[in-house]
Amino acid sequence: MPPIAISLGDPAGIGPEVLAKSWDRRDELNLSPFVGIGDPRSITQVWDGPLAVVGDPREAEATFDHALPILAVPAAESSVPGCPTTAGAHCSLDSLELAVGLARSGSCSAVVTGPVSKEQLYRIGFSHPGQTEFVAERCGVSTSNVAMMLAGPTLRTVPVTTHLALHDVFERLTQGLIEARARATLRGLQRNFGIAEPSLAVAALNPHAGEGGALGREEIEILAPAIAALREEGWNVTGPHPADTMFHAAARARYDAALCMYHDQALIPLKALHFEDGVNVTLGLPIVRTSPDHGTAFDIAGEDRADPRAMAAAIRMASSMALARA
Ligand SMILES: NC(=O)C1=CN([C@@H]2O[C@H](COP(=O)(O)OP(=O)(O)OC[C@H]3O[C@@H](n4cnc5c(N)ncnc54)[C@H](O)[C@@H]3O)[C@@H](O)[C@H]2O)C=CC1
Ligand SMILES: NCC(=O)COP(=O)(O)O
Repeated sequence: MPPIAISLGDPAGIGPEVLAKSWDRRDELNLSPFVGIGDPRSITQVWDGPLAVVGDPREAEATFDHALPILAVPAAESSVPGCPTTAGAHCSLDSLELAVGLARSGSCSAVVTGPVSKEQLYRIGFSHPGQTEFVAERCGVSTSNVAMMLAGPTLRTVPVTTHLALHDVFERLTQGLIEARARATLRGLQRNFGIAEPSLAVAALNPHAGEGGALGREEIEILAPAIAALREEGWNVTGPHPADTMFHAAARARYDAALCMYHDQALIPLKALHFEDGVNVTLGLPIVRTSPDHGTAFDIAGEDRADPRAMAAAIRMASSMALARA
């Protein structure tokens, strides 16, 4: 299997450090060969291990045992850990673009994306809400037909709406979008997680699932019809469930994934339970794409405090999904 392409993310964030630490612990963490894509200087600033700049992913496998292979995407100027710049944002975007291209061409078996700063990307004109939508577009898939799943050992969640202001959620939330995300999630559970008959629990938008319409009508007018349509197609879908009682241990045992209505509804429970090893995986793509659940952590970049376990979990998940597709 070709190596996994790992874009470093923002060079001033902790992406380079968690990548290097994952390579350091590659045997202990059971990681298959990977190649970093980004500015080599962002790694040497925070790590003094052996680095091998390669010209092609094929060289990475031979190098991997004794040095961390990297395909160089130099930033216009060297970054300082913890100090994001527009040059760094351009570098993170170019690295992402190259990593996706390598996976699409088959030169790499999967993409793991390091954390980018959306704020910095938006500043340089990035018009996608996040990397999920960018990768979907590069793969020719409608952004409605992919699902951003956050996966940990005891919980998987999917937000229907992703990166947008909370006050825009109500307008964006439609029966069609809920159904599309649900289908992408259910098919992804079958294809990528080997669950033949997946069960999906749909979270309500309003407190107490709207109290029969007194606290909001979305459950009656949008969610219930979406759930009914999905059940008619034969899917095991339940809800809308009051979101506050969906995530305790006994409730989590009743479903394979929770479909949530907005970003924080999905990510708060996941990060509360599994911040250390949570993986963000995009379902519905022709390629495999995963990412650690955390962000750039500019506040600790360059301090040797970044925990590589979520990156390692993202690499392991990408590798097992790519192997299943090979
Ligand atoms: N996959 C991606 O590209 C993601 C990118 N982001 C971006 O990251 C930026 C910062 O977002 P925040 O909300 O501050 O989240 P964050 O995850 O970067 O940081 C939150 C807190 O967790 C700590 N932390 C994060 N990862 C850690 C690790 N591996 N080891 C030890 N401590 C860790 C940080 O030091 C900070 O105190 C934003 O611009 C956002 O767009 C956020 C989430 C995912
Ligand atoms: N909060 C999740 C996140 O920011 C990751 O999004 P994406 O860049 O992978 O779309």
